[in-house]
Amino acid sequence: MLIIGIAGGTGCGKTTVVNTILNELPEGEVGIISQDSYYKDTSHLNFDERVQINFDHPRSIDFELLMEHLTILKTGKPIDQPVYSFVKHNRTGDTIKTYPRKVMIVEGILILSHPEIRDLFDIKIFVHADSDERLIRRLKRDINERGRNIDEVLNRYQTTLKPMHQQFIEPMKEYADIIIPNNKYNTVAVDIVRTIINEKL
Ligand SMILES: Nc1ncnc2c1ncn2[C@@H]1O[C@H](COP(=O)(O)OP(=O)(O)O)[C@@H](O)[C@H]1O
Ligand SMILES: Nc1ccn([C@@H]2O[C@H](COP(=O)(O)O)[C@@H](O)[C@H]2O)c(=O)n1
Repeated sequence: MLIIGIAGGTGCGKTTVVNTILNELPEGEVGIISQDSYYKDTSHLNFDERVQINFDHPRSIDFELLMEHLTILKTGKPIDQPVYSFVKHNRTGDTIKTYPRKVMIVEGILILSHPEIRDLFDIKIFVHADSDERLIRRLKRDINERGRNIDEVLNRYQTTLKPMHQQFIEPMKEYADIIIPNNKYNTVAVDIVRTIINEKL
């Protein structure tokens, strides 16, 4: 199994890059694990308490479960990937049966910040977009798709997202094998990654 880790700040285009890579590959050959599925279960908190969580700090992620799941997939067994709701700020209670594939892509803002998980990746990719570009994309996406308003997004950006990005995400570029510049759609880089994957299939 080839495991590819794709990191980068919020709005840099990780999900879009992954979907573009998958578009022209045979269906079912590549598996996806999203770090967002591994936000910790916060059922013990009420909604107002959940809103206060710093979702850009590594402690918000259940890395133990992610590590356990990746280890199980490497042994050839399926896992039950939790489903996360950005609207409820919590897991939904549902899971998606995720089967091991020849190539597994793990994507998320903080996946390169955890040394043991980082070591599991055969290829480490960092997607870069400038912070103003990422903020514009984040504003549009969170308002259109994640039920947020402009004040919420900007307040989270200033109080937690920006400092956490500088502390935990940007320094991870150092560990990347490939850095994809993604201020504009980067079809060349996506084609290169797809070629690497195709060789493995
Ligand atoms: N290269 C790009 N140029 C312009 N918009 C982009 C680009 N890549 C992604 N987007 C848009 O930005 C938003 C965030 O992209 P997404 O892939 O969800 O980022 P991430 O998964 O890194 O948070 C989406 O609305 C997406 O359509
Ligand atoms: N309940 C939550 C959980 C996370 N976030 C934000 O999501 C971002 C990570 O996801 P991307 O798809 O953008 O990589 C992260 O920056 C968190 O602030 C949230 O808004 N609500």
